[in-house]
Amino acid sequence: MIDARRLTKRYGEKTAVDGLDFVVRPGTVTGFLGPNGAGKSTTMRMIVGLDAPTSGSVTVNGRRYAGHRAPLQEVGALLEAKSVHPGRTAYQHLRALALTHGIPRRRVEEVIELAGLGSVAGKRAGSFSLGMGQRLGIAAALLGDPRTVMLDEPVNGLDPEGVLWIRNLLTSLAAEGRTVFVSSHLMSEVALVADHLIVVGRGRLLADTTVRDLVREAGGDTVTVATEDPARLREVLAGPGVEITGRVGSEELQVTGVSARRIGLTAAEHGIPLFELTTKVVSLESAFMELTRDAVEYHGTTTGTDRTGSAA
Ligand SMILES: Nc1ncnc2c1ncn2[C@@H]1O[C@H](COP(=O)(O)OP(=O)(O)OP(=O)(O)O)[C@@H](O)[C@H]1O
Repeated sequence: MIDARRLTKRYGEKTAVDGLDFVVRPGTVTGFLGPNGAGKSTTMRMIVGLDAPTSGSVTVNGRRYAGHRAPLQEVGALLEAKSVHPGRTAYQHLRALALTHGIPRRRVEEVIELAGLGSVAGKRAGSFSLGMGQRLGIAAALLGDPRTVMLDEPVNGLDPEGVLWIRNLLTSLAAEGRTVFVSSHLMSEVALVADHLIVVGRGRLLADTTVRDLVREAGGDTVTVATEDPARLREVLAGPGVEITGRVGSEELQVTGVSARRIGLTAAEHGIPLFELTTKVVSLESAFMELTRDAVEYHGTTTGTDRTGSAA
């Protein structure tokens, strides 16, 4: 479990992390989301003691990282720009790490297999592609068989097979009861693997929620239904949590709060003919963009203007 309390980091005038309070629980994958510069990497560096908080605190399983006797067995982390000696082979790199932490050779071989590095373990890390480098970083993170696994943008540079591998890996680590904390600036990536989300922008907490709740808050899935008798269909579908809109004189209605299946069944029960029944799944990406809109540090110039009408 990771527990951040009023966690704050300032670099001179710049507040990179601004009073973050959150808990990352075991047995589930927690996504750490935020636009570029939101403070994700700084937070993760503080979790593993690579940066000291200006104020506030963060603990892993009840202690500061440095307070653990065998930190590598407690938290395995893949942080951006992890340095690997380019002249060492993948095996030598992992073996050296293992030796300094009292981890047996057998475990080195296990993580090499786990990370799919078997065929390149004898190659110099300097010749590795970005994707291979990521796999090596993940192998190193898992070396100590840690209870908490923390990965900063792990799918960076991975091909589709690698992305799938990461997804399965994270899910199975969580299923084993570990705490899994994974950052990304892409909602679409995180939504596929995370159950829980911590969203930050400009160093502040914007949301601490589940993927399911975020979808619901974003308005849930909308069903478009066309019928011969929209007035009657409105009547029979009405109920708590149900929202129905439609233009006067149009056969088409937009319904939220009821599934397409339920709409079809209810219409059939009342003998109301339907011409169309389509679910439009809410885009998590747009829910995320809406949430972080005011917190984006670097707007692209090609996106034109934002909603307030000022130049982006
Ligand atoms: N060592 C540093 N000195 C000064 N400013 C820093 C330092 N490290 C980070 N920052 C600033 O703090 C803010 C947060 O940076 P951070 O790298 O933590 O964000 P991030 O969410 O990980 O972004 P990204 O997705 O781009 O990696 C940024 O504005 C960054 O420029």
